[in-house]
Amino acid sequence: MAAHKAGEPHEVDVVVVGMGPGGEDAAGRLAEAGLSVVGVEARLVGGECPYYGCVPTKMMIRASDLLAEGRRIPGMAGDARVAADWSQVAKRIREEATDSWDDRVSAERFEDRGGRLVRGYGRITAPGEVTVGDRVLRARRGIVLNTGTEPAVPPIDGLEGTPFWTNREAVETETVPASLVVLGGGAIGTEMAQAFSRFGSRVTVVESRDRLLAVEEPEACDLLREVFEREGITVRTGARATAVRHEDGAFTVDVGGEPIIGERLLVATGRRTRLGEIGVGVYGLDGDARSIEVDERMRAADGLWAIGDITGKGAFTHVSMYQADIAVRDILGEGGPAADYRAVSRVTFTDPEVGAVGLTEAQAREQGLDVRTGSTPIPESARGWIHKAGNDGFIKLVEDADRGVLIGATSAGPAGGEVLGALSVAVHAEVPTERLQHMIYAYPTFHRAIGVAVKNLSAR
Ligand SMILES: Cc1cc2nc3c(=O)[nH]c(=O)nc-3n(C[C@H](O)[C@H](O)[C@H](O)COP(=O)(O)OP(=O)(O)OC[C@H]3O[C@@H](n4cnc5c(N)ncnc54)[C@H](O)[C@@H]3O)c2cc1C
Ligand SMILES: NC(=O)c1ccc[n+]([C@@H]2O[C@H](COP(=O)([O-])OP(=O)(O)OC[C@H]3O[C@@H](n4cnc5c(N)ncnc54)[C@H](O)[C@@H]3O)[C@@H](O)[C@H]2O)c1
Repeated sequence: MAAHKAGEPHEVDVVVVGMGPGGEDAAGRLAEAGLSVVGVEARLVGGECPYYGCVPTKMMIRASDLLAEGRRIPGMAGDARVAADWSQVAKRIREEATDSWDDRVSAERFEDRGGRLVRGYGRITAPGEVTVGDRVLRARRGIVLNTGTEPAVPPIDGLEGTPFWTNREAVETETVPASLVVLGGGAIGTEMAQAFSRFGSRVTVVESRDRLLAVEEPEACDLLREVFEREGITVRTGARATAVRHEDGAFTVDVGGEPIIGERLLVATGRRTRLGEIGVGVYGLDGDARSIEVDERMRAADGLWAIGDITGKGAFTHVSMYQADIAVRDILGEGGPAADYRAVSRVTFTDPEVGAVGLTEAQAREQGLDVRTGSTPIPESARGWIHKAGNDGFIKLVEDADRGVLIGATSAGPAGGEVLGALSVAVHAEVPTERLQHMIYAYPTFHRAIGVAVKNLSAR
């Protein structure tokens, strides 16, 4: 690509603003297809997932699950003395996952695919125009936005200016705090709470809604609470923090007039976008909105595509990648299937893992559907009974009774996220429940419980 002078517009086919998982993939594929592509990235090529999200947190969870399994040995397989050492986790995150938060390898990989990386914060300054510092980029075919989210920090009295953690500092920590207050019992809060607790931290989770993981089936939320409390994690639901103080190396969080003290405070209360700052108003879009509305081809406006967390269709890496594929096909005029969100699957990697796909029972009923549900506890399955220690879980199915197909399912348990695979296929492909009932499920697997849940389908 020819060099150009600062300030002078530089014309290319596509400018991708934000190189999260979807943006990186889309930019690379468009470049490989022969288009001239500039990727603009303010922080790290690859986005939140590899550096502060999915990958390092799953390394934390893998380690904390190993500890939990070790502690399950007595009574099942002999004796075990488990001594946790966080330094091994921190080292693995630093060296194997994040290269000490250095994205050179990803940046080079993108340039090897034919793209050009411009580092800096991109803003849309006119239709088809992105400005990064003093560089002006013009996109002939259009702009792809993949600017993702950042931690949202609630306006709690005294919180600002204290050294609280978000997911980013928690992932970077070299030590485990003696005690940890986790604000927010969603996906980040629950995964991190259990991981740090299993490494010896005294953890309290403060969640303003009535349940942990409140977007999922209530049975999953209740199960997680039960397991957390059994493991010694304090769970405060329906609880709001009204003030925070940081004194003498400790946080005091006022919750309903009661002080909760922690060496560290993790704020995991959701995410925010910065659509106004990015300049979506240039296209007549609402800069104050939480997400950008896109059609089934990821088009937000003429010549503007949006993918990933900013579309509000599920803040998951697999959604970002799925949407990237659709946007790339649209830009290249390749056709193919449009976006379909009936079977968005998600897994919270707590132990038990909580996997879910499609609608919850409540969501299905809100849509006025004639619903049948069926469930079965994992400990009552042959495999669950054999597994014994750590066998908490259940399968719950949500059927559209009129059509006789599953429209939602939850799989909580050991390997709950893997068992979800079969349920995702059933929801995605609309496999009739009649056929699921007469399927041969291998004995004794965890997924065999799906067959029992199907047989238990009944209207309530
Ligand atoms: C702790 C944690 C754990 C998670 N675990 C999982 C998991 O297990 N599985 C899963 O599927 N998902 C998980 N997620 C969610 C997942 O990380 C995101 O959904 C995923 O990263 C996709 O986001 P995205 O494509 O929208 O972009 P992001 O990953 O958010 O990346 C956006 C990029 O855009 C850049 N950017 C923003 N604005 C600009 C601008 N104006 N100019 C230039 N660059 C800009 C940012 O620097 C960033 O690099 C987790 C998230 C967190 C925080
Ligand atoms: N395994 C995974 O796939 C995974 C893991 C982590 C994160 N993620 C993604 O990242 C997103 C963000 O995660 P998150 O946990 O920050 O958000 P979240 O929306 O999942 O959960 C935030 C929780 O904080 C609560 N909350 C909000 N304000 C509060 C306050 N002032 N006090 C107490 N509680 C408060 C909310 O009620 C909610 O339950 C997730 O929604 C998910 O899409 C995915």
